[in-house]
Amino acid sequence: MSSTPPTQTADAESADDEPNSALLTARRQLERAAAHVDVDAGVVERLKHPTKVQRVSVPLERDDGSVEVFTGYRAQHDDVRGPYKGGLRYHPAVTAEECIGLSMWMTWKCAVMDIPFGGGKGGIAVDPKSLSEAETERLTRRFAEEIRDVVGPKQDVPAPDMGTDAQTMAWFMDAYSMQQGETTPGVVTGKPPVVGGSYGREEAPGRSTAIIAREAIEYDDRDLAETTVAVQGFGSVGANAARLLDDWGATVVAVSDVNGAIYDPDGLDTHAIPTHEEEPEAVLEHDAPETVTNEEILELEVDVLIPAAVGNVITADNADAIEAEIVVEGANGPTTFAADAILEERGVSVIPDILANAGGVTVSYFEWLQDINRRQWSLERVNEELETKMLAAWADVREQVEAKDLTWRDAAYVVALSRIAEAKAVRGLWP
Ligand SMILES: NC(=O)C1=CN([C@@H]2O[C@H](COP(=O)(O)OP(=O)(O)OC[C@H]3O[C@@H](n4cnc5c(N)ncnc54)[C@H](OP(=O)(O)O)[C@@H]3O)[C@@H](O)[C@H]2O)C=CC1
Ligand SMILES: O=C(O)CCC(=O)C(=O)O
Repeated sequence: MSSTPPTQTADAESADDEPNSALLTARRQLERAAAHVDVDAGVVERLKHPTKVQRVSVPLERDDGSVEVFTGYRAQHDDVRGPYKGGLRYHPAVTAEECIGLSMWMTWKCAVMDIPFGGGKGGIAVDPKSLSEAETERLTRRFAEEIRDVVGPKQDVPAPDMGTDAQTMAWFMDAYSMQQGETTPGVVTGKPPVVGGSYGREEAPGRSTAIIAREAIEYDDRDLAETTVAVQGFGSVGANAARLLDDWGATVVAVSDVNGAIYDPDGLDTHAIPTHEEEPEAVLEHDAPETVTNEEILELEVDVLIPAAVGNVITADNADAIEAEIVVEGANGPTTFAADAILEERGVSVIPDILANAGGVTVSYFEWLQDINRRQWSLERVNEELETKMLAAWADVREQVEAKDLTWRDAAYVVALSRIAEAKAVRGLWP
């Protein structure tokens, strides 16, 4: 079943000074950035809306024999540059509107990285921690069956996001392949390497966040060895970013999971703290001089803040209290539109999600190439090519920052929008 996007958003947008849904934030960011690009107003209008949103019921037989029905979504925003691409999120707060906003960010992210994909995002409104492994497998297989008509290696290629992982992708790929009658590894990325996954995909969004943080620190004429960092969220993105920055000489003073943060002004041993994958909700069990809340970690006196958990954590209410001079967005949409303006006014550099965490989708692209060619790249090659792509994207965005005196977010949007508008013009797609 295909559903139209929610219509209440326009009213909510005008009534709300601080939009805090991914969709409203994404639309406002687009409007603001479009003023700096020579792009047809009709194209901008079109880009405020998704091409299609799939809403499906996903029945699950629980281990006790009872049946529960969950709701799943797949939002497809724009595919002018290639198949829709983006993660699947399992989280209780997943909605159609959130998936649309996140799919818009995927369109820009793929364009900033100059990889041949458009933007998609989906998920199921479910608390993954409330499911047994067998239940998660059954739910994932049924979801794959429900959305199989709209996904495929040339159509729409899902990947992991919050609450999903390589195993989820393996089940999804298997369910799709069984119905397809042939093994189709390219239908999803982020799989285990043994079934066509790419080495380095799991660490990639954290790796790119660390690479971009390193570049931003250098751009600010700072020494990484004298830089303090706080990271909210210790999962796929946060833990990998924290560990790499720690390895490269930065002092990671605080990290958090859903229950709160640990803080050591002398620096934490990030490799000794269990990640979400190694053991969820275990950060506070690690010995550290102080614990602080997930709100307080954002306001610590550090040089670099990396929000790498959920969205909308930096808002008009706390933007004035952010002490960091550089914010690198590991999560998608951690900064609201109003908070962005306050941080800009205060001279805080906010390096946007669509650049910083784009290593995930970039290595997903490498994985898709490997699947099509039935080849496997070494971890060294993946990391080298990722480094090259990240530095190229960083340089493209930096050029716009310097040429037009833009914020990092506006500059990243300018790079993305220019590429998307050019593709639309050349293809003759209207709008
Ligand atoms: N995975 C990917 O490929 C990519 C993910 N992202 C984005 O990065 C962000 C994190 O995703 P990912 O690392 O995959 O997720 P994971 O599920 O791997 O980890 C999430 C982490 O955040 C913690 N957390 C959950 N809720 C909260 C909360 N309300 N406050 C503070 N911490 C919280 C979790 O704690 P606990 O362990 O206790 O559950 C866990 O440590 C999301 O915004 C996602 O969209 C962006 C690009 C790629
Ligand atoms: O790897 C991908 O395709 C997408 C990852 C993702 O969902 C994201 O970057 O937000």
